[in-house]
Amino acid sequence: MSSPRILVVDDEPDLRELLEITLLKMGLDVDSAATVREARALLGQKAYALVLTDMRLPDGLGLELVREVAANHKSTPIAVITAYGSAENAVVALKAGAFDYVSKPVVLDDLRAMVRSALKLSDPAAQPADAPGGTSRLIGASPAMQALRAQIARLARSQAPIAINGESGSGKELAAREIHAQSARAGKPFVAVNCGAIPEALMEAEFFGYRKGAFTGANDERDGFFQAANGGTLMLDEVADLPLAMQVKLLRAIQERRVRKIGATAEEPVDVRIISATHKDLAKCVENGSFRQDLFYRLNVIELTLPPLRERLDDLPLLVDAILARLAGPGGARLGPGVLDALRSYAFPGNVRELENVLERALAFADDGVIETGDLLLKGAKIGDAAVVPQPVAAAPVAPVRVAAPEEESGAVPEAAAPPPASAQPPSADALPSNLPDYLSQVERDIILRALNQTQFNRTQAASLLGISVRQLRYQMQKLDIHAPEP
Ligand SMILES: Nc1ncnc2c1ncn2[C@@H]1O[C@H](COP(=O)(O)OP(=O)(O)OP(=O)(O)O)[C@@H](O)[C@H]1O
Repeated sequence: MSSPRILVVDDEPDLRELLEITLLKMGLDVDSAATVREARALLGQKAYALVLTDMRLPDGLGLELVREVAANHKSTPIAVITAYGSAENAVVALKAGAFDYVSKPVVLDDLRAMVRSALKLSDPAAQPADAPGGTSRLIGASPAMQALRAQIARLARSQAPIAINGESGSGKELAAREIHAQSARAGKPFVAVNCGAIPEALMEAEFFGYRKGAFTGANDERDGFFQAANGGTLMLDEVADLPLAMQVKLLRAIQERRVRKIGATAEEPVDVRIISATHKDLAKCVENGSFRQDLFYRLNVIELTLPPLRERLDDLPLLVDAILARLAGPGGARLGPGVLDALRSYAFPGNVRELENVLERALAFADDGVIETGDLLLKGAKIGDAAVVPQPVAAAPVAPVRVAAPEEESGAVPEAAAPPPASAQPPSADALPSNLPDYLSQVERDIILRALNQTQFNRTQAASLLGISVRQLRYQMQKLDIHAPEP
C-alpha cells in the first residue's frame, strides 16, 4: 500500500527542504510547490492526505489555497504556516477552513503531531466509532438538529477553536463531547472545566499545574487541565466567568501552545483543542469590559449555536423515549394520553436538562410506569409567554472539572443518604460551631432541601430559586448526600 502523500507549499527553499525531510522521515510521500499556481496544478492531478502551505507566496496568499481546498477538496485537510507572532493570520486561516496551523520557527515536534492528527482524518481505519453517519449522542431529527449534526461532523475535522452558545441545558457540553468523539483526538482525553467554579486564587495552579514546593501545600508535582487534556480537547465551560487576570494567561497558553507550571522555569508544549461555552453574550461582555477582546477573538474562531428545546419541539417524542428508556429501562415507562401535548405547550426554560428532570420526577409519581399529565407538575413558562427566562448564570465555586463519560452525567443522584455529622449541629445562640465546614455544609443542606421540597424535587426550578445552575445544584446534592424521595 502506498504512503499518504503530503503537498508542501512554500517559497523558502530552506524551510521547504526541512519540511520535506521531516515528512519523508515520517514515512510519507511529499510533493512540493513554491507558488499558488504550482500548488493548484498539483492539486488538480493528485489526491493529498494533507496540504501544508505558507501564508505568503510569491503569486498570492496561502489563504486562497485554504479557501479552494476547503471548497473543492473537502476530504483533504489543509494547514498553514504562520509567521511568528501573527496570531491573527492563524485565526483568519482557521475561519477560512484551515484544519490547523504551525508557527514559524517551526517546532518539528509540533509539526509531527499536527501531521499525525491530519492523517487520522484521512485514514478510514482510524476513524472513531462515533464518526459521521454513526450514532450520535445528540438526539433529535428536527431540521435544526440535523443541521447541527452536520456542522459538528464538519467541525470535528478541524482543530479550530469553537465557541458554543446556547441556553443552559441545551446540550453545549454534549455537543462538545460529540465534536471530540468524532475528531482525530477521540482516543485522547476530553476535559470539561467549569471556569465559574474555580476559586480565583487556585486558577493558575488548576489550569497549568505546579512543581513540588512551588507554594505551601504543593507537596507533589501536579499537572493542570492543559496537561490533563494533552492530545485531546479542553472544554472551557462558563468561559465568561474567567477573571481578567486569568484571561491574559489563558490567551498566552492558547496562542503559544505552551504552559508553564507554577514554580517551573521552563515551559512545556501542550496540544489541546479548545472548545469554549457560555450562555452569556460574550460580545456584550467584551463591550462592558469584563472579557478581553483578544481572547474573545481567539476563542470565537468558529461559532456553534444550540437551539433551545422550545424551538425544536418536534424532537420531543424521540427525546422522551430516550430519557424514559434510560430512567426506566426499555419499555419500562410510557406517556399517558395528552402528556405529549402538555409537554409541547411548555416552554422549557431549562431545555433538555429540564425535560430530564420533569420526566424523572413524573416517573416517581407515576403508577405502573404510565406518566399522566398531572404527574408532570409543569408550572408557568408556557409556549408563547412574553418572556421565557433562561436558566440563571453559574455563581458558586463548584464542580470545577469533569472528565467523566457523558453517560455518567445522567443527572441521577447516588443511592443511600448519610445523616449529618454530629459536629454540624447548629450551635446555641452565642456559641460557636465546633466545626465550621461541617456546620456550613449543614446550613447549605437545609437550604437546598427546602428549595427542593418547595419544587417537589424539580431540580431546574430549585436551582432557579437559589440562583445557581442546575449543574451546580446537582453537584451540591451529590456532595451533601441529598436524594430524591423514593417513589
Ligand atoms: N440533543 C440532546 N439529546 C440528548 N440529550 C441531550 C440533548 N441535549 C441535551 N441533552 C441532555 O441534557 C442535559 C444537559 O446537557 P448539557 O450539560 O450538555 O447542557 P449545557 O448546555 O452544557 O448546560 P449548562 O449551560 O448548564 O452547562 C444532559 O443530561 C444532556 O445529556
